[in-house]
Amino acid sequence: SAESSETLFCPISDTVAAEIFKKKPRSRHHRWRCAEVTFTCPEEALCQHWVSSIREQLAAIASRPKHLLVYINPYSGKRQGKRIYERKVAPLFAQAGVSTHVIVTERANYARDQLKTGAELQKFDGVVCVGGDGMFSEILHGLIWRTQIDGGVDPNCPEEELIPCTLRIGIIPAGSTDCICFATVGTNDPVTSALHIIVGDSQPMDVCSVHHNNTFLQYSVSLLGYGFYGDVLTDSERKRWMGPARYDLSGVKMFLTHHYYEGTVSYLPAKGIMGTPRDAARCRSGCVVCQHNRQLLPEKAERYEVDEASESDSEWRTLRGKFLAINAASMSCACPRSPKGLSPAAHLADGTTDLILVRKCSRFDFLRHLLRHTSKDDQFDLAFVEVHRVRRFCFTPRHCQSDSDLDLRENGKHQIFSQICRDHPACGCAPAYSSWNCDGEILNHTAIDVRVHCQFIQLFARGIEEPKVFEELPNPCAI
Ligand SMILES: CCCCCCCCCCCCC/C=C/[C@@H](O)[C@H](COP(=O)(O)O)NC(=O)CCCCCCCCCCCCCCC
Ligand SMILES: Nc1ncnc2c1ncn2[C@@H]1O[C@H](COP(=O)(O)OP(=O)(O)O)[C@@H](O)[C@H]1O
Ligand SMILES: [Ca+2]
Repeated sequence: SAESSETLFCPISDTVAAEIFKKKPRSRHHRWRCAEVTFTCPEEALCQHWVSSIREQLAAIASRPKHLLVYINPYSGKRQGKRIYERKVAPLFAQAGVSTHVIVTERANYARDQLKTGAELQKFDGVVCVGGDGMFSEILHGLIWRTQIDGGVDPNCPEEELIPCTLRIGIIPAGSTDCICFATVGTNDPVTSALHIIVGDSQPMDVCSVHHNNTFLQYSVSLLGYGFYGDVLTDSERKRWMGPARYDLSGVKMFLTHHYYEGTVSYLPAKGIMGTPRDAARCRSGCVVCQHNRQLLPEKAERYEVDEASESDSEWRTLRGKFLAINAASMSCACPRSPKGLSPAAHLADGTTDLILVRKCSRFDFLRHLLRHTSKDDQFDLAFVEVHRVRRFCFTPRHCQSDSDLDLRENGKHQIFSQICRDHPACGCAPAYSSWNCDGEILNHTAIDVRVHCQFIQLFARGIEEPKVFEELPNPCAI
């Protein structure tokens, strides 16, 4: 017969798929799936015309990536990264006509080092990371470093204005927490993330730079945590063989250990912005709070620097005390363990971070605080918890007297001593220091200075979408 048909690639959401196929909508929000829609027409020539013009239209969408550099960490999470990529993601990229250069990492920091110096980045439209938050952190550091070097900026100098990265980063979740993926997409699902990459979504994101004594240490996009989350991470690194469950075991252990740490936190409140950490509203796709607060930043400072004038000494506030946890959440940090996250009202791209201080309290009260991360109750509505939306903060542990003291601690006796105390809480002497958990990496300094760089990077994501009701469904062909 002259009748002809061709299958076209069309990513759609679960709800839209349900509408097309008249299936019951699935309860798993935010997951996207591929659907095939077959059009038939009486003439083969007309069919070919349809196909070629649709392909032309798709190719003309500049935001869709055509060449991607893919890094796979084969040891992330349950060690399924390679399998997940080959089975679920690569066939979609092939179907959508996206070409890839795939690299399986051979050691820690392999991807970071290659991006810093080796990789020919100009031929790619984005970098995809298959792994967890630690793997994302490698890609982030490699790309930011490379952008500064290519632009003639010294990435080590804290006073230099950094150049924002233009290459987008895609995350295929295959790690243990995958909080950056969950908080930007709403689910940890490799197929959904692959489809967001294919359709060329963009989500700007804040990045914190962490310095110690004017020396650059690390960047962070999700959690910077001292005390509880630092100790959980340190303890869990020794249990990496357990996979993602290591965090639960170390979480229970550190909860029972109940260490508190003395120190001073100074912070620069974010003034004149829209939104507070106690808002009921959430950062969602096309967030107006992020757009508004971005526009507040002075023009001279471009996208990434805060007005130096607003950083006058009088604006800084200082708090001293004994803390179970000091957490800075630059985004909600939502993840399957806590679907609303450490700071449910934090924004992905508003140029601020939520500084959460949990002061010394009883185990029972700390458990109440932790449990509220998993329920509707407000985890900040407790007398020993405070939260501030800030642009910059510094932390100094109480016992940190000098650099030489710190170096001794980090290299020598103190570290061994504090390790013994960590391992034998029964000896009764609590360690004076915790470590910073920086997006799942342990920082090797405790006294730090943190600044937020507004909308410094772009992800292949669109933020979490509000669940759509059927009346509001868009025309599936227009997606
Ligand atoms: C009692 C239940 C309490 C649940 C509290 C859950 C709060 C979870 C907030 C998690 C924020 C995660 C922020 C992201 C961190 C990641 O960058 C980072 C690296 O991820 P990667 O391995 O994929 O590379 N991940 C982490 O640092 C893991 C943090 C996980 C913390 C789990 C804490 C579990 C606490 C359990 C306490 C149980 C007390 C029970 C007492 C009987
Ligand atoms: N080939 C490799 N071998 C060992 N470690 C690696 C390799 N590639 C990356 N890493 C490191 O593994 C660590 C954990 O990676 P990540 O993807 O975050 O997994 P997880 O979510 O399970 O922690 C990161 O610090 C990363 O630098
Ligand atoms: Ca933010």
